[in-house]
Amino acid sequence: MRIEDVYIWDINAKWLGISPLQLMENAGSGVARVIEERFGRGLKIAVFSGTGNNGGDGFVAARHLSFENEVTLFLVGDEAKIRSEEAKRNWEILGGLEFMEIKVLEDSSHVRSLDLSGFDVIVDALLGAGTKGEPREPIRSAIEKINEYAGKAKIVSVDLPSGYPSKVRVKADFAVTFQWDKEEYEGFERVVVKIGYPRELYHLVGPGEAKFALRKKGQHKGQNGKLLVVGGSGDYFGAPYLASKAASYLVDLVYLAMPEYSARRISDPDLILRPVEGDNFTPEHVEGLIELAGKVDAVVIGPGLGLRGETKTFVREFIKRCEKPLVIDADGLKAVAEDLSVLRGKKFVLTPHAGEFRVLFGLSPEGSLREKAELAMEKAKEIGGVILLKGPYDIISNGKTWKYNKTGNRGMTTGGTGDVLAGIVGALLALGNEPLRAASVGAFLNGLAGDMVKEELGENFTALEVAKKVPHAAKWVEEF
Ligand SMILES: NC(=O)C1=CN([C@@H]2O[C@H](COP(=O)(O)OP(=O)(O)OC[C@H]3O[C@@H](n4cnc5c(N)ncnc54)[C@H](O)[C@@H]3O)[C@@H](O)[C@H]2O)[C@@H](O)CC1
Ligand SMILES: [K+]
Repeated sequence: MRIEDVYIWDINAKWLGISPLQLMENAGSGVARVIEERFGRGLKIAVFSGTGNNGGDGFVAARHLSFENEVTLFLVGDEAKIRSEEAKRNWEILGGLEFMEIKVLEDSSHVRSLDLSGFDVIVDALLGAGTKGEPREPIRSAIEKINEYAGKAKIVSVDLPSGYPSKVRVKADFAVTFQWDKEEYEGFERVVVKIGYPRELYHLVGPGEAKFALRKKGQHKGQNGKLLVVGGSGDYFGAPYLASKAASYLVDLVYLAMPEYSARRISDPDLILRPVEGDNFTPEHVEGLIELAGKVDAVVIGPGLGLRGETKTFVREFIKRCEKPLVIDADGLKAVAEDLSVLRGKKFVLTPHAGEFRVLFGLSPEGSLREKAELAMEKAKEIGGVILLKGPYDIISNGKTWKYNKTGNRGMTTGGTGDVLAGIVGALLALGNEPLRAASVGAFLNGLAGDMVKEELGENFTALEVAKKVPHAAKWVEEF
Protein backbone atom coordinates (compact mmCIF):
# COMPACT_ATOMS: atom_id res chain seq x y z
CA MET A 1 0.00 0.00 0.00
CA ARG A 2 1.21 3.50 -0.80
CA ILE A 3 0.26 6.62 1.18
CA GLU A 4 -1.79 7.87 -1.80
CA ASP A 5 -3.87 4.69 -1.59
CA VAL A 6 -4.45 5.31 2.10
CA TYR A 7 -5.93 8.74 1.33
CA ILE A 8 -8.13 7.18 -1.34
CA TRP A 9 -9.34 4.49 1.04
CA ASP A 10 -10.11 7.09 3.69
CA ILE A 11 -12.31 9.09 1.38
CA ASN A 12 -14.05 5.97 0.11
CA ALA A 13 -14.55 4.75 3.69
CA LYS A 14 -16.22 8.06 4.50
CA TRP A 15 -18.43 7.56 1.45
CA LEU A 16 -19.45 4.18 2.87
CA GLY A 17 -20.40 5.93 6.10
CA ILE A 18 -17.33 5.00 8.15
CA SER A 19 -16.45 8.19 10.02
CA PRO A 20 -12.94 9.50 10.79
CA LEU A 21 -13.96 9.32 14.45
CA GLN A 22 -14.51 5.57 14.16
CA LEU A 23 -11.16 5.11 12.44
CA MET A 24 -9.40 7.13 15.13
CA GLU A 25 -11.07 5.09 17.86
CA ASN A 26 -9.90 1.88 16.25
CA ALA A 27 -6.40 3.23 15.73
CA GLY A 28 -5.99 4.42 19.32
CA SER A 29 -7.54 1.31 20.82
CA GLY A 30 -5.30 -0.83 18.61
CA VAL A 31 -2.22 0.91 19.97
CA ALA A 32 -3.40 0.36 23.56
CA ARG A 33 -4.14 -3.31 22.85
CA VAL A 34 -0.69 -3.97 21.40
CA ILE A 35 0.97 -2.29 24.39
CA GLU A 36 -0.96 -4.35 26.93
CA GLU A 37 -0.39 -7.57 24.98
CA ARG A 38 3.36 -6.95 24.86
CA PHE A 39 4.04 -5.38 28.24
CA GLY A 40 1.12 -6.32 30.50
CA ARG A 41 -0.98 -4.05 32.72
CA GLY A 42 -0.52 -1.99 35.87
CA LEU A 43 2.16 0.11 34.16
CA LYS A 44 3.16 3.72 34.40
CA ILE A 45 2.66 5.14 30.91
CA ALA A 46 3.46 8.54 29.36
CA VAL A 47 1.61 9.46 26.17
CA PHE A 48 3.03 12.35 24.09
CA SER A 49 0.50 13.83 21.68
CA GLY A 50 0.90 16.52 19.02
CA THR A 51 -2.00 18.59 17.73
CA GLY A 52 -2.70 16.59 14.53
CA ASN A 53 -4.58 13.32 14.11
CA ASN A 54 -1.56 11.32 15.17
CA GLY A 55 -1.95 13.11 18.49
CA GLY A 56 -5.66 12.29 18.35
CA ASP A 57 -4.81 8.60 18.16
CA GLY A 58 -2.68 9.24 21.23
CA PHE A 59 -5.67 10.72 23.12
CA VAL A 60 -7.70 7.60 22.36
CA ALA A 61 -4.84 5.25 23.30
CA ALA A 62 -4.41 7.14 26.59
CA ARG A 63 -8.10 6.68 27.43
CA HIS A 64 -8.02 2.96 26.68
CA LEU A 65 -4.79 2.48 28.63
CA SER A 66 -6.08 4.48 31.61
CA PHE A 67 -8.50 1.70 32.56
CA GLU A 68 -5.78 -0.52 34.01
CA ASN A 69 -2.64 1.61 33.96
CA GLU A 70 -1.48 4.90 35.39
CA VAL A 71 -1.41 7.30 32.46
CA THR A 72 0.00 10.80 32.06
CA LEU A 73 -0.82 12.61 28.86
CA PHE A 74 1.53 15.35 27.60
CA LEU A 75 0.09 17.61 24.92
CA VAL A 76 3.01 19.16 23.08
CA GLY A 77 1.82 22.40 21.49
CA ASP A 78 -1.06 24.80 21.79
CA GLU A 79 -4.44 23.30 22.70
CA ALA A 80 -6.13 25.78 20.35
CA LYS A 81 -4.25 24.20 17.43
CA ILE A 82 -5.83 20.79 17.77
CA ARG A 83 -7.12 20.72 14.25
CA SER A 84 -9.60 18.04 13.31
CA GLU A 85 -13.07 17.51 14.74
CA GLU A 86 -12.24 13.98 15.81
CA ALA A 87 -9.03 14.97 17.62
CA LYS A 88 -10.86 17.84 19.36
CA ARG A 89 -13.65 15.54 20.44
CA ASN A 90 -11.23 13.06 21.98
CA TRP A 91 -9.29 15.86 23.67
CA GLU A 92 -12.50 17.14 25.27
CA ILE A 93 -13.26 13.66 26.60
CA LEU A 94 -9.89 13.60 28.36
CA GLY A 95 -10.63 16.97 29.96
CA GLY A 96 -13.45 15.39 31.95
CA LEU A 97 -11.38 12.51 33.37
CA GLU A 98 -10.11 12.62 36.95
CA PHE A 99 -7.88 9.56 36.83
CA MET A 100 -5.58 10.73 34.11
CA GLU A 101 -2.95 13.37 34.58
CA ILE A 102 -2.82 15.88 31.72
CA LYS A 103 -0.03 18.36 31.10
CA VAL A 104 0.10 20.91 28.30
CA LEU A 105 3.65 21.75 27.17
CA GLU A 106 3.42 24.83 25.02
CA ASP A 107 7.07 25.57 24.57
CA SER A 108 10.36 23.79 24.50
CA SER A 109 11.53 24.99 27.94
CA HIS A 110 8.58 23.09 29.49
CA VAL A 111 9.59 20.03 27.54
CA ARG A 112 13.29 20.17 28.43
CA SER A 113 12.64 20.33 32.16
CA LEU A 114 10.60 17.09 32.14
CA ASP A 115 11.72 14.10 34.15
CA LEU A 116 10.37 10.87 32.71
CA SER A 117 12.13 8.45 35.02
CA GLY A 118 9.72 5.92 36.48
CA PHE A 119 7.66 5.54 33.29
CA ASP A 120 7.62 1.97 31.96
CA VAL A 121 6.24 2.87 28.53
CA ILE A 122 6.37 6.04 26.46
CA VAL A 123 3.82 6.38 23.66
CA ASP A 124 4.92 8.71 20.88
CA ALA A 125 1.96 10.34 19.10
CA LEU A 126 3.64 13.64 18.23
CA LEU A 127 3.72 13.49 14.43
CA GLY A 128 2.38 11.03 11.87
CA ALA A 129 1.75 10.86 8.17
CA GLY A 130 1.08 14.62 8.03
CA THR A 131 4.70 15.56 8.82
CA LYS A 132 6.23 18.24 6.59
CA GLY A 133 9.98 18.73 6.78
CA GLU A 134 12.23 18.60 9.84
CA PRO A 135 10.44 18.60 13.20
CA ARG A 136 10.01 22.11 14.61
CA GLU A 137 9.87 23.27 18.22
CA PRO A 138 8.48 22.33 20.64
CA ILE A 139 8.03 18.92 18.97
CA ARG A 140 11.74 18.68 18.28
CA SER A 141 12.62 19.01 21.98
CA ALA A 142 9.97 16.43 22.84
CA ILE A 143 11.56 13.98 20.40
CA GLU A 144 14.96 14.59 21.98
CA LYS A 145 13.50 14.22 25.48
CA ILE A 146 11.87 10.89 24.63
CA ASN A 147 15.14 9.66 23.11
CA GLU A 148 16.95 10.28 26.43
CA TYR A 149 14.92 7.34 27.73
CA ALA A 150 15.63 4.92 24.88
CA GLY A 151 16.63 1.60 26.39
CA LYS A 152 15.23 2.62 29.81
CA ALA A 153 11.53 2.75 28.98
CA LYS A 154 9.73 0.97 26.14
CA ILE A 155 9.03 3.45 23.37
CA VAL A 156 6.04 2.78 21.12
CA SER A 157 5.31 5.11 18.22
CA VAL A 158 1.87 5.67 16.77
CA ASP A 159 1.90 5.04 13.00
CA LEU A 160 5.58 6.00 12.59
CA PRO A 161 8.44 7.31 14.74
CA SER A 162 7.75 11.05 15.05
CA GLY A 163 10.10 13.06 12.87
CA TYR A 164 10.37 10.30 10.25
CA PRO A 165 11.66 10.48 7.52
CA SER A 166 13.98 13.17 8.97
CA LYS A 167 16.96 11.93 11.00
CA VAL A 168 15.61 13.78 14.02
CA ARG A 169 13.15 11.12 14.99
CA VAL A 170 11.97 9.07 17.94
CA LYS A 171 14.06 5.97 18.64
CA ALA A 172 11.08 3.67 18.92
CA ASP A 173 11.16 0.00 19.90
CA PHE A 174 8.45 -0.34 17.29
CA ALA A 175 5.59 1.55 15.68
CA VAL A 176 1.96 0.49 15.56
CA THR A 177 0.78 1.29 12.05
CA PHE A 178 -2.73 0.97 10.68
CA GLN A 179 -4.44 -1.55 8.42
CA TRP A 180 -1.45 -2.16 6.13
CA ASP A 181 2.26 -1.72 6.08
CA LYS A 182 3.03 1.28 3.82
CA GLU A 183 5.55 0.82 1.00
CA GLU A 184 7.23 4.11 1.89
CA TYR A 185 8.02 3.13 5.49
CA GLU A 186 11.46 1.68 6.16
CA GLY A 187 14.11 1.54 8.84
CA PHE A 188 11.86 0.82 11.83
CA GLU A 189 9.93 -2.16 13.16
CA ARG A 190 6.20 -2.14 12.60
CA VAL A 191 3.18 -3.89 14.05
CA VAL A 192 0.05 -3.57 11.92
CA VAL A 193 -3.40 -3.27 13.50
CA LYS A 194 -6.63 -3.22 11.52
CA ILE A 195 -8.88 -0.22 12.01
CA GLY A 196 -12.14 -1.31 10.40
CA TYR A 197 -11.83 -0.91 6.66
CA PRO A 198 -13.96 -3.57 4.96
CA ARG A 199 -12.61 -5.73 2.12
CA GLU A 200 -15.01 -3.83 -0.14
CA LEU A 201 -12.48 -1.05 -0.37
CA TYR A 202 -10.07 -3.15 -2.42
CA HIS A 203 -12.59 -3.28 -5.22
CA LEU A 204 -15.18 -0.55 -4.91
CA VAL A 205 -14.62 2.63 -6.94
CA GLY A 206 -15.47 5.81 -5.05
CA PRO A 207 -14.83 9.54 -4.80
CA GLY A 208 -11.30 8.88 -3.50
CA GLU A 209 -9.77 7.86 -6.82
CA ALA A 210 -12.02 10.36 -8.61
CA LYS A 211 -10.46 13.22 -6.65
CA PHE A 212 -7.00 12.16 -7.75
CA ALA A 213 -8.05 11.50 -11.34
CA LEU A 214 -9.64 14.93 -11.79
CA ARG A 215 -6.72 16.95 -10.47
CA LYS A 216 -5.71 19.60 -12.97
CA LYS A 217 -2.18 19.44 -14.26
CA GLY A 218 -1.31 22.96 -15.36
CA GLN A 219 -2.29 26.60 -15.66
CA HIS A 220 -2.08 26.96 -19.43
CA LYS A 221 -4.50 26.13 -22.20
CA GLY A 222 -3.88 22.64 -23.49
CA GLN A 223 -2.04 21.41 -20.40
CA ASN A 224 -5.24 19.91 -19.04
CA GLY A 225 -5.91 17.41 -21.73
CA LYS A 226 -6.64 17.31 -25.44
CA LEU A 227 -8.91 14.61 -26.77
CA LEU A 228 -9.81 13.38 -30.24
CA VAL A 229 -13.15 11.65 -30.76
CA VAL A 230 -13.53 9.61 -33.96
CA GLY A 231 -17.07 8.53 -34.73
CA GLY A 232 -20.24 9.01 -36.73
CA SER A 233 -21.45 7.81 -40.12
CA GLY A 234 -24.30 8.33 -42.56
CA ASP A 235 -27.07 9.33 -40.24
CA TYR A 236 -25.36 8.81 -36.91
CA PHE A 237 -24.05 11.96 -35.38
CA GLY A 238 -25.54 11.83 -31.87
CA ALA A 239 -23.20 9.20 -30.44
CA PRO A 240 -19.86 10.91 -31.15
CA TYR A 241 -21.42 14.24 -30.24
CA LEU A 242 -22.44 12.96 -26.79
CA ALA A 243 -18.98 11.52 -26.16
CA SER A 244 -17.35 14.80 -27.17
CA LYS A 245 -19.76 16.95 -25.19
CA ALA A 246 -19.25 14.97 -21.98
CA ALA A 247 -15.47 15.12 -22.41
CA SER A 248 -15.45 18.85 -23.15
CA TYR A 249 -16.29 19.63 -19.51
CA LEU A 250 -13.18 17.85 -18.26
CA VAL A 251 -10.40 18.64 -20.74
CA ASP A 252 -9.16 21.79 -22.46
CA LEU A 253 -9.79 20.78 -26.08
CA VAL A 254 -11.92 18.21 -27.86
CA TYR A 255 -11.53 17.54 -31.58
CA LEU A 256 -14.48 15.75 -33.10
CA ALA A 257 -13.69 13.97 -36.37
CA MET A 258 -16.71 12.72 -38.28
CA PRO A 259 -17.88 12.25 -41.86
CA GLU A 260 -18.87 15.62 -43.33
CA TYR A 261 -22.40 14.48 -44.06
CA SER A 262 -23.21 14.07 -40.37
CA ALA A 263 -20.80 16.78 -39.20
CA ARG A 264 -23.08 19.31 -40.90
CA ARG A 265 -25.70 18.66 -38.23
CA ILE A 266 -23.48 19.86 -35.44
CA SER A 267 -22.82 23.37 -34.31
CA ASP A 268 -21.32 23.52 -30.87
CA PRO A 269 -18.74 26.15 -29.96
CA ASP A 270 -17.27 23.87 -27.28
CA LEU A 271 -15.99 21.39 -29.88
CA ILE A 272 -13.50 21.65 -32.71
CA LEU A 273 -15.08 19.90 -35.68
CA ARG A 274 -12.84 18.03 -38.10
CA PRO A 275 -15.10 16.74 -40.88
CA VAL A 276 -13.69 14.06 -43.21
CA GLU A 277 -14.84 13.51 -46.79
CA GLY A 278 -17.77 11.24 -47.48
CA ASP A 279 -20.50 9.52 -45.50
CA ASN A 280 -18.36 7.00 -43.66
CA PHE A 281 -14.84 6.47 -42.46
CA THR A 282 -12.68 4.46 -44.85
CA PRO A 283 -9.00 3.45 -44.85
CA GLU A 284 -8.25 6.62 -46.86
CA HIS A 285 -8.88 8.67 -43.73
CA VAL A 286 -6.26 6.92 -41.63
CA GLU A 287 -3.34 9.14 -42.65
CA GLY A 288 -5.05 12.45 -41.81
CA LEU A 289 -6.43 11.21 -38.53
CA ILE A 290 -3.11 9.81 -37.37
CA GLU A 291 -1.71 13.28 -37.95
CA LEU A 292 -4.51 14.79 -35.88
CA ALA A 293 -3.97 12.18 -33.16
CA GLY A 294 -0.41 13.46 -32.92
CA LYS A 295 -1.76 16.70 -31.46
CA VAL A 296 -3.83 15.17 -28.66
CA ASP A 297 -3.30 13.17 -25.47
CA ALA A 298 -5.90 10.45 -26.03
CA VAL A 299 -8.41 9.17 -28.58
CA VAL A 300 -11.96 7.80 -28.38
CA ILE A 301 -12.91 5.70 -31.39
CA GLY A 302 -16.16 3.95 -32.11
CA PRO A 303 -19.38 5.79 -31.31
CA GLY A 304 -21.76 5.77 -34.29
CA LEU A 305 -19.19 4.53 -36.82
CA GLY A 306 -21.50 1.93 -38.33
CA LEU A 307 -20.50 -1.53 -39.43
CA ARG A 308 -19.45 -1.24 -43.07
CA GLY A 309 -16.51 -3.42 -44.00
CA GLU A 310 -14.36 -0.46 -45.09
CA THR A 311 -15.10 1.36 -41.84
CA LYS A 312 -14.08 -1.64 -39.76
CA THR A 313 -10.87 -1.88 -41.76
CA PHE A 314 -10.33 1.83 -41.12
CA VAL A 315 -10.71 1.28 -37.35
CA ARG A 316 -8.13 -1.51 -37.28
CA GLU A 317 -5.65 0.39 -39.46
CA PHE A 318 -6.05 3.50 -37.33
CA ILE A 319 -5.53 1.61 -34.05
CA LYS A 320 -2.46 -0.15 -35.41
CA ARG A 321 -0.83 3.17 -36.17
CA CYS A 322 -2.11 5.22 -33.24
CA GLU A 323 0.40 5.85 -30.46
CA LYS A 324 -1.94 7.57 -28.02
CA PRO A 325 -4.03 5.93 -25.28
CA LEU A 326 -7.34 4.80 -26.75
CA VAL A 327 -10.91 4.22 -25.68
CA ILE A 328 -12.55 1.76 -28.05
CA ASP A 329 -16.31 1.71 -27.84
CA ALA A 330 -19.46 0.58 -29.62
CA ASP A 331 -18.93 -0.20 -33.34
CA GLY A 332 -15.19 0.16 -32.75
CA LEU A 333 -15.40 -2.93 -30.54
CA LYS A 334 -17.00 -4.94 -33.34
CA ALA A 335 -14.17 -3.89 -35.65
CA VAL A 336 -11.43 -5.02 -33.26
CA ALA A 337 -13.34 -8.23 -32.43
CA GLU A 338 -12.43 -9.41 -35.94
CA ASP A 339 -8.72 -9.11 -35.16
CA LEU A 340 -7.75 -8.57 -31.53
CA SER A 341 -4.08 -8.58 -32.48
CA VAL A 342 -4.32 -4.90 -33.50
CA LEU A 343 -4.39 -4.12 -29.78
CA ARG A 344 -0.95 -5.57 -29.15
CA GLY A 345 1.38 -3.10 -27.46
CA LYS A 346 -1.31 -0.41 -27.18
CA LYS A 347 -2.55 1.45 -24.11
CA PHE A 348 -6.32 1.14 -24.25
CA VAL A 349 -9.70 0.75 -22.60
CA LEU A 350 -12.45 -1.36 -24.18
CA THR A 351 -15.95 -0.46 -23.00
CA PRO A 352 -18.23 -3.39 -23.88
CA HIS A 353 -21.63 -4.20 -22.43
CA ALA A 354 -22.35 -7.91 -21.96
CA GLY A 355 -23.39 -8.42 -25.61
CA GLU A 356 -20.30 -6.72 -26.98
CA PHE A 357 -18.17 -8.68 -24.54
CA ARG A 358 -19.51 -11.85 -26.14
CA VAL A 359 -18.76 -10.57 -29.61
CA LEU A 360 -15.20 -9.82 -28.49
CA PHE A 361 -14.44 -12.98 -26.55
CA GLY A 362 -17.11 -15.53 -27.45
CA LEU A 363 -18.27 -15.78 -23.84
CA SER A 364 -21.04 -14.14 -21.85
CA PRO A 365 -20.23 -12.72 -18.43
CA GLU A 366 -22.51 -14.62 -16.07
CA GLY A 367 -22.95 -15.46 -12.41
CA SER A 368 -21.93 -13.47 -9.34
CA LEU A 369 -20.07 -10.16 -9.35
CA ARG A 370 -16.88 -12.03 -8.50
CA GLU A 371 -17.35 -14.57 -11.30
CA LYS A 372 -17.95 -11.86 -13.87
CA ALA A 373 -15.01 -9.87 -12.55
CA GLU A 374 -12.73 -12.88 -12.80
CA LEU A 375 -13.75 -13.44 -16.41
CA ALA A 376 -13.17 -9.77 -17.24
CA MET A 377 -9.79 -9.97 -15.52
CA GLU A 378 -8.78 -13.08 -17.46
CA LYS A 379 -9.71 -11.44 -20.76
CA ALA A 380 -8.03 -8.15 -19.85
CA LYS A 381 -4.87 -10.11 -19.14
CA GLU A 382 -5.09 -11.92 -22.46
CA ILE A 383 -5.41 -8.73 -24.47
CA GLY A 384 -2.99 -6.70 -22.35
CA GLY A 385 -5.31 -3.76 -21.67
CA VAL A 386 -8.23 -2.54 -19.62
CA ILE A 387 -11.80 -3.78 -19.97
CA LEU A 388 -14.71 -1.78 -18.64
CA LEU A 389 -17.64 -4.20 -18.67
CA LYS A 390 -20.82 -2.13 -18.43
CA GLY A 391 -23.79 -3.40 -16.46
CA PRO A 392 -25.89 -2.75 -13.36
CA TYR A 393 -22.51 -2.85 -11.61
CA ASP A 394 -19.72 -1.86 -13.96
CA ILE A 395 -16.63 -4.06 -13.70
CA ILE A 396 -13.19 -2.74 -14.58
CA SER A 397 -10.01 -4.79 -14.87
CA ASN A 398 -6.46 -4.40 -16.12
CA GLY A 399 -5.73 -8.11 -15.89
CA LYS A 400 -4.04 -7.82 -12.49
CA THR A 401 -6.80 -6.48 -10.30
CA TRP A 402 -10.47 -5.60 -10.66
CA LYS A 403 -12.78 -2.84 -9.49
CA TYR A 404 -16.52 -2.38 -9.57
CA ASN A 405 -18.74 0.66 -9.67
CA LYS A 406 -22.15 1.03 -8.09
CA THR A 407 -23.23 4.49 -9.24
CA GLY A 408 -25.90 4.76 -11.93
CA ASN A 409 -29.53 3.75 -12.22
CA ARG A 410 -32.13 2.10 -14.45
CA GLY A 411 -32.81 5.35 -16.29
CA MET A 412 -29.38 4.98 -17.85
CA THR A 413 -30.49 2.18 -20.13
CA THR A 414 -31.54 5.06 -22.42
CA GLY A 415 -29.53 5.31 -25.67
CA GLY A 416 -26.33 7.31 -25.58
CA THR A 417 -25.22 6.98 -21.97
CA GLY A 418 -22.50 4.59 -23.14
CA ASP A 419 -21.23 7.29 -25.49
CA VAL A 420 -21.12 9.74 -22.60
CA LEU A 421 -19.13 7.18 -20.63
CA ALA A 422 -16.63 6.67 -23.46
CA GLY A 423 -16.13 10.44 -23.65
CA ILE A 424 -15.50 10.74 -19.91
CA VAL A 425 -13.03 7.85 -19.91
CA GLY A 426 -11.25 9.42 -22.89
CA ALA A 427 -11.06 12.76 -21.07
CA LEU A 428 -9.57 11.08 -18.00
CA LEU A 429 -6.97 9.36 -20.17
CA ALA A 430 -6.18 12.71 -21.76
CA LEU A 431 -5.64 14.12 -18.25
CA GLY A 432 -2.82 11.61 -17.87
CA ASN A 433 -4.51 8.89 -15.83
CA GLU A 434 -3.57 5.25 -16.20
CA PRO A 435 -6.23 3.26 -18.09
CA LEU A 436 -7.46 1.38 -15.00
CA ARG A 437 -8.03 4.60 -13.09
CA ALA A 438 -9.50 6.43 -16.10
CA ALA A 439 -11.98 3.59 -16.71
CA SER A 440 -12.91 3.20 -13.02
CA VAL A 441 -13.42 6.89 -12.41
CA GLY A 442 -15.19 7.27 -15.74
CA ALA A 443 -17.76 4.67 -14.70
CA PHE A 444 -18.13 6.35 -11.32
CA LEU A 445 -18.63 9.87 -12.72
CA ASN A 446 -20.98 8.78 -15.49
CA GLY A 447 -23.15 6.93 -12.96
CA LEU A 448 -23.01 9.82 -10.53
CA ALA A 449 -24.07 12.28 -13.25
CA GLY A 450 -26.94 9.90 -14.08
CA ASP A 451 -27.95 9.72 -10.43
CA MET A 452 -27.99 13.51 -10.25
CA VAL A 453 -30.25 13.70 -13.30
CA LYS A 454 -32.55 11.09 -11.74
CA GLU A 455 -32.78 13.20 -8.60
CA GLU A 456 -34.28 16.00 -10.72
CA LEU A 457 -36.23 14.19 -13.41
CA GLY A 458 -36.93 10.69 -12.20
CA GLU A 459 -35.97 7.77 -14.40
CA ASN A 460 -37.04 9.25 -17.72
CA PHE A 461 -34.20 11.29 -19.12
CA THR A 462 -31.82 11.37 -22.06
CA ALA A 463 -28.09 10.96 -22.41
CA LEU A 464 -27.56 14.65 -23.21
CA GLU A 465 -28.82 15.45 -19.72
CA VAL A 466 -26.29 13.03 -18.28
CA ALA A 467 -23.50 14.67 -20.29
CA LYS A 468 -24.53 18.10 -19.02
CA LYS A 469 -24.37 16.88 -15.42
CA VAL A 470 -20.72 15.86 -15.76
CA PRO A 471 -19.39 19.16 -14.34
CA HIS A 472 -21.79 18.85 -11.39
CA ALA A 473 -20.57 15.33 -10.69
CA ALA A 474 -16.97 16.56 -10.85
CA LYS A 475 -17.78 19.39 -8.45
CA TRP A 476 -19.43 16.98 -6.04
CA VAL A 477 -16.27 14.87 -6.06
CA GLU A 478 -14.07 17.89 -5.50
CA GLU A 479 -16.12 18.96 -2.49
CA PHE A 480 -16.55 15.52 -0.95
N1 LIG B 1 -7.36 7.15 7.91
C1 LIG B 1 -6.51 7.98 8.39
O1 LIG B 1 -5.97 8.86 7.74
C2 LIG B 1 -6.19 7.77 9.75
C3 LIG B 1 -5.19 8.54 10.30
N2 LIG B 1 -4.85 8.36 11.55
C4 LIG B 1 -3.74 9.14 12.13
O2 LIG B 1 -3.63 10.40 11.54
C5 LIG B 1 -2.26 10.66 11.28
C6 LIG B 1 -2.15 11.74 10.26
O3 LIG B 1 -2.77 12.88 10.81
P1 LIG B 1 -2.54 14.35 10.29
O4 LIG B 1 -2.71 14.38 8.85
O5 LIG B 1 -3.38 15.24 11.14
O6 LIG B 1 -1.01 14.62 10.54
P2 LIG B 1 -0.07 14.53 11.80
O7 LIG B 1 -0.79 14.23 13.04
O8 LIG B 1 1.05 13.68 11.40
O9 LIG B 1 0.55 15.99 11.92
C7 LIG B 1 0.00 17.13 11.45
C8 LIG B 1 0.25 18.26 12.47
O10 LIG B 1 1.62 18.43 12.72
C9 LIG B 1 2.09 19.69 12.28
N3 LIG B 1 3.37 19.47 11.63
C10 LIG B 1 3.58 18.99 10.40
N4 LIG B 1 4.89 18.91 10.17
C11 LIG B 1 5.52 19.33 11.27
C12 LIG B 1 6.88 19.47 11.62
N5 LIG B 1 7.85 19.17 10.77
N6 LIG B 1 7.17 19.94 12.85
C13 LIG B 1 6.21 20.26 13.70
N7 LIG B 1 4.90 20.16 13.42
C14 LIG B 1 4.55 19.70 12.22
C15 LIG B 1 1.01 20.22 11.37
O11 LIG B 1 0.96 21.61 11.44
C16 LIG B 1 -0.23 19.56 11.92
O12 LIG B 1 -0.78 20.28 12.99
C17 LIG B 1 -1.71 9.31 10.92
O13 LIG B 1 -0.31 9.27 11.06
C18 LIG B 1 -2.42 8.44 11.92
O14 LIG B 1 -1.73 8.42 13.14
C19 LIG B 1 -5.57 7.47 12.43
O15 LIG B 1 -6.44 8.27 13.20
C20 LIG B 1 -6.31 6.38 11.74
C21 LIG B 1 -6.98 6.79 10.51
K1 LIG C 1 4.14 9.13 15.81
